[in-house]
Amino acid sequence: MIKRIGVLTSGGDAPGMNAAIRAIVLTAAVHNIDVIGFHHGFNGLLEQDYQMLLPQHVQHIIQQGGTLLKSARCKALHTDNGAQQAAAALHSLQLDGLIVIGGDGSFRGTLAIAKYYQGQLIGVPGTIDNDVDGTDYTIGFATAIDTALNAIDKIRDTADAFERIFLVELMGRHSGYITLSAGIAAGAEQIICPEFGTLTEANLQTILTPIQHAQLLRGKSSYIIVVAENSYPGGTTALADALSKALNIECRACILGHIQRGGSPVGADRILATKLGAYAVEQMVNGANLMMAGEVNQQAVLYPLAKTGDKQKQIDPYMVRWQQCIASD
Ligand SMILES: Nc1ncnc2c1ncn2[C@@H]1O[C@H](COP(=O)(O)OP(=O)(O)O)[C@@H](O)[C@H]1O
Ligand SMILES: O=P(O)(O)OC[C@H]1O[C@](O)(COP(=O)(O)O)[C@@H](O)[C@@H]1O
Repeated sequence: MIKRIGVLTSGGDAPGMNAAIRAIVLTAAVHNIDVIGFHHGFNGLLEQDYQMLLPQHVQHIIQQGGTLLKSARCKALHTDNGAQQAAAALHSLQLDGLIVIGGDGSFRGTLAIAKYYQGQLIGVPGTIDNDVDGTDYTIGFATAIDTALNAIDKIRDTADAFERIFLVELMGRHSGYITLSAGIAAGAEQIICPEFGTLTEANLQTILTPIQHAQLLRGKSSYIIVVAENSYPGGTTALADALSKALNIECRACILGHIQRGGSPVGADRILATKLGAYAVEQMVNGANLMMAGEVNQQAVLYPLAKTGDKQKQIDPYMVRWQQCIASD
């Protein structure tokens, strides 16, 4: 019988985390479950920094970006001592379970706590990177794509006006999901992401050839290359400099950065967050433990937390082929 649970948001914040918190609190209320919200990710758990979350606290937050509980990374949890301390806090607050909204890193942290905690642990996937196995989409990804698109469309206007080459850097530490999706939707001429192989000065020609080909075909015109972060030694500005030198044309870099994490969640993220937040509570009531509440083919599903970071999720190979064979001309 579950009477009291905790919730926290951890890792990179993502639009829709508030919608997930709201769904968790509202669903828990129906089951007469009290909810405690920990502040600043796992840090709030270690420091016992928390607040009671009642339905009135989550009113009108569905449309808000960020997270009302704040998010953070927590170094201490990487130690065994930190995991023990987190489990002890959950026991001392008499929590029957904890719901962690975050990415695969946060789920690894959750599993570390599981070694010392007797209650139930459930994950809800929230990260703009969409790099979590076991769910088609993570909360925040759809909004991040729209935010990136909005910016790239504006860059296209100025790139067209000056007939310039622009490199737009998008987020995604280990995954090209944001870059491939936003690049396709923006009609970018080239897309560079980790899944396409390592790019260095030595194989720069792979980028130069399609640019030179396009120049022959269309003459001087705007050309947008969407680049995932960490794709080139020295970063996207260094890549723009290298291209400028090789082509003898000024290439401009635009680093979109954290703007991709902010803003009001789009409808798809609000719906996904509401569904997964509610499902997480219901499945916890049904006895689920060490599982992530994900969505596959529009169906809410449980997936083992231990497998969420296996990096089996591939970016769409069909769109990769299409981009590489057709769109770059
Ligand atoms: N291997 C691990 N062991 C214990 N805790 C971890 C581990 N990996 C990540 N965490 C915890 O989860 C937090 C968030 O992880 P991170 O990878 O930064 O973000 P995300 O959850 O979005 O992938 C980390 O700051 C840390 O507290
Ligand atoms: O905000 P920080 O600490 O600079 O982290 C930036 C990273 O966080 C993200 O925005 C989200 O990553 P996580 O969800 O895995 O934390 C990445 O795309 C980016 O590389």
